[in-house]
Amino acid sequence: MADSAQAQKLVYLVTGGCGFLGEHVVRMLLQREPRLHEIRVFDLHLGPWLEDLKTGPVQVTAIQGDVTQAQEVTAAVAGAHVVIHTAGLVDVFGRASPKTIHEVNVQGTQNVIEACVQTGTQFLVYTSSMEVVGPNTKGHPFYRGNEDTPYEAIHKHPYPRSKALAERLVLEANGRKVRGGLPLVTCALRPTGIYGEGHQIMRDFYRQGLRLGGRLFRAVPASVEHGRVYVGNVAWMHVLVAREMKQRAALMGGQVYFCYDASPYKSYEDFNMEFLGPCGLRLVGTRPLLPYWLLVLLAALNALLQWLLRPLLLYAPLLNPYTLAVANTTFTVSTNKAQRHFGYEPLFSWEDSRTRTILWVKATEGSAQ
Ligand SMILES: NC(=O)C1=CN([C@@H]2O[C@H](COP(=O)(O)OP(=O)(O)OC[C@H]3O[C@@H](n4cnc5c(N)ncnc54)[C@H](O)[C@@H]3O)[C@@H](O)[C@H]2O)C=CC1
Ligand SMILES: CC(C)CCC[C@@H](C)[C@H]1CC[C@H]2[C@@H]3[C@H](O)CC4=CC(=O)CC[C@]4(C)[C@H]3CC[C@]12C
Repeated sequence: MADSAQAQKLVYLVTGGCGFLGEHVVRMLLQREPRLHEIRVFDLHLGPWLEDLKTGPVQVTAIQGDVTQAQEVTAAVAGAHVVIHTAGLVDVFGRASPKTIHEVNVQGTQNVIEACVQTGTQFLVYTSSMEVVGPNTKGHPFYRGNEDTPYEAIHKHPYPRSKALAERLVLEANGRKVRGGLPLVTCALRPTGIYGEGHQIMRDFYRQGLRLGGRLFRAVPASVEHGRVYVGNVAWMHVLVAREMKQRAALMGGQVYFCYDASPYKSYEDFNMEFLGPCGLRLVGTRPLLPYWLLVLLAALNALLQWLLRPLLLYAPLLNPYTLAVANTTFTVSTNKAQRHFGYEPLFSWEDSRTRTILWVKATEGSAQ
């Protein structure tokens, strides 16, 4: 859709642009994409912070909309050069029904693809997830794997299943002719567990630690490594892919890339302590305080309670059989595919990522010190 005269004045659409990752993508585009003319921020719930962005040189268009509504998506996509599709229902706790997760994550993605085809938008970047690969519920470790590492992916849970289906739709759409006859170019980015400013689960752990008198109790063995990546670097990868995929369509089209940076390999809890420790919390125990069989039992009990209470109230604790399995299975990536294909280098060092996250945690509400 963009001819060479227009190429210097780009219109981007970010779906889910008011979410944790989406907000970082929007801000990163404004800082690091000099050819940006307009950025459309499409979300079910618009954030008030968007107003502050409207005073700058780039036109910021806020669109309150729902990806499950095809007409709303098509109207938002029309005239955009690039779509960065981060919108999704991130739920591994049973808050939403499997049907709703499917509608938002799979049908919503199909709507985005069809909108690109109908309106002539040629470039689509999809935020997938490491969960498309694993960890699987059999507990098989994925140790420093890359995009080509064989692994038995099992998608029984609605969230990873929906992400896997959506990713497949995006990759299969690569090469489809969009309005005007040009081929659609698609890529999928697979972040591991994202952390950084705005990370709701980190905030929840912090608050829980404060309630427990500045302590958290170890539940996962320190030897289980869990892949994590800083939100600023994930956002930067999205911006770079979107920028480079036009020049390198033959190489990048239809490809998947894990999101990675220099964040250390640690267990989920030990990694969180990199931020929560300096905010005054302490992780009690060098080994899990409760035996694994008891955690399995508690997780199953939580699942049963969720099912029994569903007609009355929503009971959705962090611990359930799925989250226990994910947290207890090593899943780490080690790859340089993004560097080889489009020159990605993390924008934020581990020290920067850590400092920024600590400052954010401290600012969320007074530190425990
Ligand atoms: N948080 C994480 O650790 C990881 C997240 N991801 C993926 O990254 C993407 C963003 O995730 P987060 O920022 O963490 O989640 P988030 O929940 O903070 O952001 C998702 C955004 O999508 C919007 N949204 C949800 N349903 C919508 C609908 N029907 N129509 C329009 N907008 C809708 C929400 O309002 C929200 O602003 C998701 O696709 C998720 O699957 C992938 C790997 C790890
Ligand atoms: C008390 C329990 C034993 C520990 C609970 C921790 C869990 C809540 C989290 C452990 C691993 C997280 C997931 C992982 O980082 C991969 C993810 C990728 C996504 O695409 C979405 C989020 C998540 C599923 C993430 C969710 C929280 C954990 C299960």
